[in-house]
Amino acid sequence: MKSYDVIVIGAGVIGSSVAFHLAELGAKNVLVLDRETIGAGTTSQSSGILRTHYSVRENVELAQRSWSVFNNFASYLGDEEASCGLVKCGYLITAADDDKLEPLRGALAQQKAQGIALELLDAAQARELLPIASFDNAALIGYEPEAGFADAYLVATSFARGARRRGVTIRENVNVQRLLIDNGRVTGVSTSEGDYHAPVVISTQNIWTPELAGWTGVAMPVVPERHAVLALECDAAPYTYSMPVFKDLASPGMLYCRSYGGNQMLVSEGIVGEALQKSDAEQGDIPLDYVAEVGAQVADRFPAYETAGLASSWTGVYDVTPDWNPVLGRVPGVQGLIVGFGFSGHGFKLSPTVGRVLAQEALGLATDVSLTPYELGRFQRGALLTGKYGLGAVS
Ligand SMILES: NCCCC(=O)O
Repeated sequence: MKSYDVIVIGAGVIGSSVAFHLAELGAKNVLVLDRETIGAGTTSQSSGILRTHYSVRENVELAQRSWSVFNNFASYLGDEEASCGLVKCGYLITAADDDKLEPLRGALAQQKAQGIALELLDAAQARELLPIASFDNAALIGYEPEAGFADAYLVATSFARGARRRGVTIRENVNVQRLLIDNGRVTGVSTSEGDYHAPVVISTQNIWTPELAGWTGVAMPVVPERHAVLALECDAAPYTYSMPVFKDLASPGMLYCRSYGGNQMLVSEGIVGEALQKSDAEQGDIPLDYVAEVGAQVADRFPAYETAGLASSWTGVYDVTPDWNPVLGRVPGVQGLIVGFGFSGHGFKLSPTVGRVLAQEALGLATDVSLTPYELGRFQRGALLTGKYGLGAVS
C-alpha cells in the first residue's frame, strides 16, 4: 500500500482546512480519508455563525484570525471562484440585569483589548439594526460589525478543492478501522480498502473521536450531543439578511438567531443538548414540546413571532468536551498522532485557523497561536477553558 507524509482522517470543515493548509505550507504527499463524502457529516448541519465574541480569550484570537480568512476567502484560497457564502450582517449580543451581565461586560472589554471592532449600543440603536426585536430588558448590548454567517459545507468543499489543486489526495467512502502503531509511534492507518502508511496522522474525526480513543487506549473526553435547529416564518416580521445575528443571553435557552433564506429566522438554544449513546449524525426527532418552548422564548424577544409558523427543522450533533472547547495538538504517548476534536458546536468559525495551526504542528513549524491551552492534558491538570456563560456553544 502507498505511503504518505501525512494522513488526515475526516474531510469535514476541519479536516479539509487541515489538508489545504498542509499543502499550502509545502507538504507534498498528503492523503485525506473520509468515511462518507466531503463535508457530509456534522459540517453540513452547522448553523454557520461567524463571530469573534467569546468569553475565553484564546478563542477570540482563533476566531479573529479565522474571520479575516472568511472575509477574503477567494484570495486566501487563490481561487477566484471560491465563495464561503458570507453574509456580513454583524453580531448583536445582549444580557439582562442577571448573572450573565458581568460576564458579558468582561468578555466585551476583553475583546476590545484584543483589537476587535466593537460597539456598545443602547436599546434604540439595537432596534435600528434589528427592528423585529424588543430590547426592553437589555442591560447591556454589544455589537460586532465584522461578523455574520456563512456556509460550512461550501467552506469544506472549497478547502478540499484547494487542497486537491495543490496535490492532496482525498479519498471518500473509505472507513478508517484502526491506527497502525509500532512501539508507541504511528505508522499509518488500516482502512476498509487496506493499509496506508504515514509517520504522521491527524485525526479530525469529530463525533467519531471515541473510535480513536479505542484504537490508542488514550482517553478522549468527548460526547456526541444532539441539538435542534428551527426555521421560523413570520410574514409580519421577516428576518432579513441585513439584520444581525443575535445572541440572547437573557433567554433561558441562551438563544441564537440569524436570517435564514433572507426572510425566515434560524433559531436554536445555546445550552446543553441531548447526549447520545452512540456517535451518529443522523437526524433525530424534535418533540413538539421543544418547538413550543423555543417558540415562547422567541416570542418574548420578537413579539410578532407569537404567531410565527415552523417552516422547517433539523438536528445537528456536536462533539462536546467537558469545557465545551476543542482539543488541539499532539497525543501524549502516541508519537506522530495529532488531534483536532471537541469543537462543541463552534468549530466552523474557528476552522481556517485551526486547520492552519494543526498543519503547522504536523510539519514541525511554529504555530500561529499557542496550542498549550487546548492540549488534551488540560482535563487532567484541571486547566479547563470553560466559558464565563457556563456550558453551551458560546464559550
Ligand atoms: N452551533 C451553534 C453556534 C452558535 C453560535 O455561534 O453562537
